[in-house]
Amino acid sequence: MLEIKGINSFYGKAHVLNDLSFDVARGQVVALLGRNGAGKTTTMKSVMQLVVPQTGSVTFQDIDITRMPPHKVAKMGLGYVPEERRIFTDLTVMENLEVGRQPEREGTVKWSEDMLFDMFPNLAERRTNRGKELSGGEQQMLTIARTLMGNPSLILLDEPSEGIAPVIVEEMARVILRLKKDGLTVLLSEQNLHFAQAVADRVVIVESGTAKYKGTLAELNAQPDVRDTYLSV
Ligand SMILES: Nc1ncnc2c1ncn2[C@@H]1O[C@H](COP(=O)(O)OP(=O)(O)OP(=O)(O)O)[C@@H](O)[C@H]1O
Repeated sequence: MLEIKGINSFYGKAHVLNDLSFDVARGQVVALLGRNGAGKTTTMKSVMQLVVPQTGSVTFQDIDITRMPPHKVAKMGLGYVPEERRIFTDLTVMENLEVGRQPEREGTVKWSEDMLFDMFPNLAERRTNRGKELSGGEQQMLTIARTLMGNPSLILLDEPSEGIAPVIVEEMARVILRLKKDGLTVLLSEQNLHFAQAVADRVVIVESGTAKYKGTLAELNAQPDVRDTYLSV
């Protein structure tokens, strides 16, 4: 569904992604793992064309999206949830969801507020509260819910478990598994191997902007040396 082939991305002269390649198959949850600064966020931004790769290509549903403007990439069905939460703090939960609404897309789940409130019961209870009245975890959930209002077929989640309470981390894992069940494809980035183990089908370990390891979680678990080399466990 998503193919990243040999991309090289830069910030000015800093060469951050180095011939990075990996695929995400439809319906899978793929976790990008790697230490701080490995290049996970830059990979997500390069998929969305917020950082434009200088060479290499990004293909989504057999269409080359490299150098496409980011708003067009989003319209093709890629929903991006950045690490920093992006909600409108002065708008209510309902209003935040309304802002994310996009037309229905063929072959993807059409999300309604009711479906989202069923998935995020905490938000249901707080539907008339303003964004700034929510906890960090609730704001994170609202960012995801608002992205789902755009009816994406693939969702990119940058460090969804970062900075939220352990009980909300469990909730987040449940949400990701539910999205997978509903047919969404998920690419997430994580430093937390335990979280990835709870949700991912496959992992791609990124180090210095290169994919050093690709495989299933079972394969990774059978190779503790790989884990120890590239991840802080
Ligand atoms: N806007 C920027 N300008 C210059 N360098 C940047 C910029 N953003 C990131 N970098 C550098 O690019 C490298 C990769 O950063 P990136 O944020 O993609 O890593 P990451 O794996 O997502 O790590 P983190 O967990 O810290 O988000 C790092 O060395 C970082 O310092």
